[in-house]
Parts: sequence; structure tokens; C-alpha cells
Amino acid sequence: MSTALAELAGVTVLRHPAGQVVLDGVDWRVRAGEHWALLGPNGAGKTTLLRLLGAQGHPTRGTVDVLGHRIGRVDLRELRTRIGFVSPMQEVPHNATAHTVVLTGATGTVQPLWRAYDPATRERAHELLSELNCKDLADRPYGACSGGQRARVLVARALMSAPALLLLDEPYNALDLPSREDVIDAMRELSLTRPELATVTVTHYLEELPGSTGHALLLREGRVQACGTVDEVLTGARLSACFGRPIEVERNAGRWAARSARTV
Ligand SMILES: Nc1ncnc2c1ncn2[C@@H]1O[C@H](COP(=O)(O)OP(=O)(O)OP(=O)(O)O)[C@@H](O)[C@H]1O
Repeated sequence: MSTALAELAGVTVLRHPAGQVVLDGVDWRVRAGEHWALLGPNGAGKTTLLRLLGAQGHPTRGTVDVLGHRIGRVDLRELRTRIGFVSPMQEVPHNATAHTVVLTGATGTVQPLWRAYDPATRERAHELLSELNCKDLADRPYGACSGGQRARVLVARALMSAPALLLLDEPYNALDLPSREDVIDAMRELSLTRPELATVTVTHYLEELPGSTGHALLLREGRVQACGTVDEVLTGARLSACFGRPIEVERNAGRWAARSARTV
């Protein structure tokens, strides 16, 4: 059995001041080499859960252990440097080149800290751009890259710290079809070239899941509806219960498609 990289037990998050329950008694374990999809309706608590895994917040009750450290007993900033985080919402200097944006992943900063980047670090940023099929973008301002190119630059940035855990919050948001497929291909490649890397991807669409996705967690109103292998969880019955309407799921050539169940 692989190592548990993250383990949540009885995790509840309440929002202040109203005490709204955002997560309610969540138990979850993510092991090395696993690729998870985190799905659920708007407001289900997906981003809140991802942020706990990313050492970006504390639970109100319960325990969160990430990379062998208990949240609440460790310097979160230090822990964050060992977790890759990709979100289209993250702050990125748009006038910096793609190479510079990747470099900032080494320091976990928004702006480059030039004195911190030795020649080996700069070379590594080039290698990661190559690995993500973005070699030619090295000198292009990030703001001039397309959405799909930006997503891949952000994945390269997240990999600079050689994380054991890579978290992606709606990485395919607003991408056109070819760009989405390029990012999905890149994620599938990563699963082959870095077999120990674990990933958790928040998404609204099953169509966006790489075929390498092996596990899924369904959240509804802060509670885990289903958690396990894709064969157990990505079923019409489970998704219908989670989203509160009849849903059919198909798997074809390793990828998934979901739609409202036909009533006739
Ligand atoms: N900073 C905050 N202050 C108050 N409430 C918040 C805050 N962040 C999130 N919430 C609330 O917590 C609940 C869960 O939010 P979260 O963003 O985790 O859900 P989500 O499943 O990621 O939603 P979506 O699919 O819409 O992105 C929502 O009801 C949201 O309004």
C-alpha cells in the first residue's frame, strides 16, 4: 500500500460569524501516485477542501495531516512550499515571461526573487516548460499566452518545488477544446513520468478528467457522498444522488461523459 500523503479525519469547517457549515465530518485519504477528481455542485465545499489539503487553512474540528505534518502544529508556509497548487484565480504578474512565472514556483512567490535562482534552477524551469510542451513560450509574456498555455505554465510552475502532491482547482476553466485536451494530455503524461506524484483536481465536468484519474470524491453540502475508485464512484446512481437530478455516465476510450438521464 502506498504512503498516505494526506489524511483527513472528521473534518468540519464552520464559517464565521454565522457558523455556516461548509464541510461536515469529512474523512479522506490520498496516497502517493493516486489521481483524484473532486466533484460536487456549486457551493458544496470543494475549494475549501482543496485549500485544507494545500495547507491554506485550518479545520474548525477534526484533523488534517499533510505530508506527515498535522495542520495546526506546523508552519503552514513551510508546508505549502512542498505542495503544488494550480488555480486560474492565482495571482500572476502578466508582464513576466512564462519562464519567469515558472521560476517563481521555486520560491513560492508572486514576484520573482532573482537572487534565489541559480543557473540550475533556471535550467530546471526551462526543462519543465519543455515537459509541458511550452518550450517556445519561455520568453513570451504570461499575459500574451493563451488560456491553455497559461494553464500548462502554471502546472510547470507548481512542479518547480518537486511537490509530492499537486492540487488543481478547475484548471480547465474557460479553455477551448484543443487547449483543454492539451492540458489533459499533459496531466496524463505526468502520471506516467512521475508515478509517485498524487493529484487532486476540482472540476465541474467529467469530460475534463484525464483517463489516468483513478479515484473520485463527491461532495454535497459539505458532506462526502461517495469516495473511492472511479468505478465505484463515477456512476449514474452516485452522481444523480450528488447533483439531485437523474444523470447518466458513460466511459469511452478511458474518458467519461455525463448528461441528464433521458426520461423516454
Ligand atoms: N471566505 C468565505 N467567507 C464566507 N463564506 C465562504 C467563504 N468561502 C467560501 N464560503 C462559502 O462556503 C461554501 C463552500 O464554498 P466553496 O468555494 O468551498 O465551494 P465549491 O464547491 O468550491 O463551490 P464552486 O463550485 O461554486 O466553486 C459556500 O457556501 C461559500 O459561499
